[in-house]
Amino acid sequence: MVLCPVIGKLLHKRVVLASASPRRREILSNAGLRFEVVPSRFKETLDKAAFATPYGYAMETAKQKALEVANRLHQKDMRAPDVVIGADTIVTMGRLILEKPVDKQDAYRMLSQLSGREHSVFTGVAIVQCYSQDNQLDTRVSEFYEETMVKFSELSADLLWEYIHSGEPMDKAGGYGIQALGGMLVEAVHGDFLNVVGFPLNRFCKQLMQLYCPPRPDDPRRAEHDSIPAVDTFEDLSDVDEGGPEPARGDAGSRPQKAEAGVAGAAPAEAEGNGTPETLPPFPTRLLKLINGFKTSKALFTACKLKVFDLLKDGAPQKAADIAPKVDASVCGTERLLDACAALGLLEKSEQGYSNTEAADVYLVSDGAYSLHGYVAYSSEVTWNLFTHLEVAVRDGTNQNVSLLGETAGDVFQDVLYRSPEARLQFMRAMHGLTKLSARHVPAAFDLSGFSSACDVGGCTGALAQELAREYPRLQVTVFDLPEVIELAAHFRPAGPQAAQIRFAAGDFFRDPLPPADLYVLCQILHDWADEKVHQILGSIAQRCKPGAGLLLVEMLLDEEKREARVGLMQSLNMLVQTGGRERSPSEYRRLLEPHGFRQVQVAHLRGILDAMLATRVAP
Ligand SMILES: Cc1cn([C@H]2C[C@H](O)[C@@H](COP(=O)(O)OP(=O)(O)OP(=O)(O)O)O2)c(=O)[nH]c1=O
Repeated sequence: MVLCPVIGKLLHKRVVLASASPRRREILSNAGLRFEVVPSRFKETLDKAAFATPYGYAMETAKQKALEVANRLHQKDMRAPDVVIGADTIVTMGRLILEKPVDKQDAYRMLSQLSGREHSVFTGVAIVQCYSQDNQLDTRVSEFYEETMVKFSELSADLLWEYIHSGEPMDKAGGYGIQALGGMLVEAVHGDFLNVVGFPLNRFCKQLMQLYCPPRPDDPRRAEHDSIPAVDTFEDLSDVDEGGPEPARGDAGSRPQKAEAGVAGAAPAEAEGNGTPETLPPFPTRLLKLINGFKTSKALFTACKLKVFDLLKDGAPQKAADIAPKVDASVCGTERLLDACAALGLLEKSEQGYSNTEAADVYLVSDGAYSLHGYVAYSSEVTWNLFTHLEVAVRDGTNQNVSLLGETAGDVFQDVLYRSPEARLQFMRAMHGLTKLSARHVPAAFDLSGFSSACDVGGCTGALAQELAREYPRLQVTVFDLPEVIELAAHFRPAGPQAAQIRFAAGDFFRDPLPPADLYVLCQILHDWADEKVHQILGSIAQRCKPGAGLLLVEMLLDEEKREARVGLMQSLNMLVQTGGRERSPSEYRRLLEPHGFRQVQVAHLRGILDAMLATRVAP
């Protein structure tokens, strides 16, 4: 008997598990799947640094494991199996990716790094559908990943060695098995437990449903579930918060699958019951979601603009008729907006009325410590407008500030973003909220304790400087930015103990000498500019640097093939339309850094939306 109906659909197919993992075999056979096991011979030696995200690495390894088996079986029998499943599990902490330990010392090193801390376990899964024709193998790959957060207790060296001597760690990613003795090391698990053990069964079944049982247009169940296309809820966004899973920024799991999006290569869907193939394109749920995404954004922007979330903060639920006059809006319009916000997970709706979700209380009220209200306002009033001119930007390859100004901007910052104190403050609020949230993992991405002074070039409100000062109490940080920015930065200055470590200095990094420091920081600066200006900025930093000085770049890093980093790729379009700059991959940054003597580049893929690179200035 199988609980998941889609598993039944596979019963008459030849399914191969391309894995030697006894845990994966057990999980899948417990689920009622019938399959053969053919361990993959693919060597897990892909260059991790070439991947923008750890899960990108895990998915690619899973795919290569499965393809190796599909090709081998096809060559052997001239007939490939119908489906090959590959998986790869990794443990990550900050920029570290931990696989299976090579020996006991290695296991000890891994486990002591995990002790007392939270880490992520990613399993990448590839489902390879095989089609043989004229002795040629054709494959369609569907990939996804799942993340589970695991927190270890503080573990003594004695305990770790006792555990290692049990032999359990050696064939397991991160050097532990949560399902056996290793369970004793674990304080908390957030997410799918089986994902840690090596196979995310729940997500796998959902993926199979999409591949083998897409809802048919005349399916009555569709009216119930799909009449409103699925949309990202705000709960997904709030996962950026500590403790939640990483936001799906490069979610190849949600990369449109050929078969699902119904855009190209739609696979024949199988009719219920008689097993006869029927040529029906799958229902394009994700495509509809993309088409309608702008409505979601604008509903959120409007609710923020009307200060709905401020009104509902910490209060009792209110009905639409009570809210409407307070936000100066019609009752019928307000009711629809509130219902839409509830469906998006921004509000709770009950008999008593509407109230804020926890995420709305934290991020959408205008005065919270982690408020994104300024970022929402900027997105609604500036970015939204610019994106309506995306087509021209793409055709011409230029920013579209002319649409805001009525004339071409000479300098995007001076002429557009800082054109008035109000515009400047709006931009600074947006950047402050976003940087405060996303830069929190940056200071610990590398060991910066050897530096005593830092200069955050274009450091704006000092949001990253605050994080650096918090992590390194001996570090003195200078925030260097234009005089008109420094003037307004007082609105955002820290009051806490770090305040004494931070000073603000006014100047233009294109014209004025930079303050001295042994670590220079560029947080979301280089992405504003085309290569020529980037060389100018790096050149003036290099001039100030002695050999051994550091350069910390904080940016959204794209994957080298520019296929996976969905948020970064969207942001790169944003840079085109707003400034004419671009997002880049680690090797593109390396190529820009090297001529200025910045070498020994380390890359850290971080949780949240920003990543980091640390380079060292070498002697010319
Ligand atoms: C973290 C963790 C991992 N693991 C296992 C799952 C995987 O089998 C292994 C990670 O190594 P993988 O390389 O993903 O898999 P594998 O070498 O076992 O099998 P194959 O490459 O042939 O598919 O670690 C546990 O069993 N328990 C745990 O708690």
